[in-house]
Amino acid sequence: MLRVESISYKLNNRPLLKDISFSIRAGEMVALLGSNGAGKSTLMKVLSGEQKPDSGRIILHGENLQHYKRKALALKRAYLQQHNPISMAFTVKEVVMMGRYGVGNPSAPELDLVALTETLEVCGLTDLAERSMLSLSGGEQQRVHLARVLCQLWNNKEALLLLDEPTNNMDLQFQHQTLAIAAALAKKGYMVIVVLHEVNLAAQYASRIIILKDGRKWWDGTPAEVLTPQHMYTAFGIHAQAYTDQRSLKTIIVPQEIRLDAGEFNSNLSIQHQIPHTNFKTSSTDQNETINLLSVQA
Ligand SMILES: Nc1ncnc2c1ncn2[C@@H]1O[C@H](COP(=O)(O)OP(=O)(O)OP(=O)(O)O)[C@@H](O)[C@H]1O
Repeated sequence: MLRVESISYKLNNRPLLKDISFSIRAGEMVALLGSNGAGKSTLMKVLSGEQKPDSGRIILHGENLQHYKRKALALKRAYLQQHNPISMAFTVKEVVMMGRYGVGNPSAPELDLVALTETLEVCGLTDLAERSMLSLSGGEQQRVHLARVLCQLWNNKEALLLLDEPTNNMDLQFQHQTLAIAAALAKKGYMVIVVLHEVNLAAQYASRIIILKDGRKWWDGTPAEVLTPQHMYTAFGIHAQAYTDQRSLKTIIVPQEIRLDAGEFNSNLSIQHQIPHTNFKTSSTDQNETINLLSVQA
């Protein structure tokens, strides 16, 4: 169980997290939503122990996070950060194996190999195992980092898995696969907190949604309770409709299209549309035609 008790955190005297409390039980997958700058990554850093809260406590399995020894914490909590740059030519399997550093049992290295093989397979990376990280696409690299944190917590049920925007750069199939993996781990007993921007992915896979706004927790409940048109407007400033999918009974949010009035733009907004040279004779105005974007859009 994870208990977050009245966490507040300031940076350079600016409050980034304000009095946040919630609990998560084994088997729950919680999606953390909120607008850019709402404090989601900051909360993840505090939950991971990377940042120390100014006040409040985080209790993981009955013990204050700050009292954990490094190895004990690594066995109970893994954190996929939002940005994971790698500039050296490590292979995929080397990066995934990094997840085992500090948690493996030196007298049973074969278990690390089992963890590696299984996580590569779960994340669809077996065929890429020998490839250099530098040769992978952004989405493939993101999958490798996901595999690294899964490898760290491999077979460690009830551990806390913190995923900050794990679907970044991924195509539609892998976005769903990643969240399906996270949901399956939750079903096995892991506690999962995942930062997402796509509210419909959150509705499909999370059992619970927390929305942050200005560093505060505003709503916490099931997707149907939290994803309402009013909340979408307050949290994101968008007008939206909420539906229930009749087959899955999941909530679906359909944002209203934002239509910008062309008249609001500066009328100088135009593009130089270069017509390719041909062997045909063209007039000078044809070759360098100015198309006003606004007249095209209006
Ligand atoms: N190192 C820092 N120095 C100054 N301000 C920071 C720093 N880190 C975060 N902030 C500020 O704290 C606020 C919360 O940032 P945070 O990264 O937690 O937001 P977020 O909800 O994760 O946003 P996003 O959806 O854009 O990733 C933002 O206003 C951000 O500019």
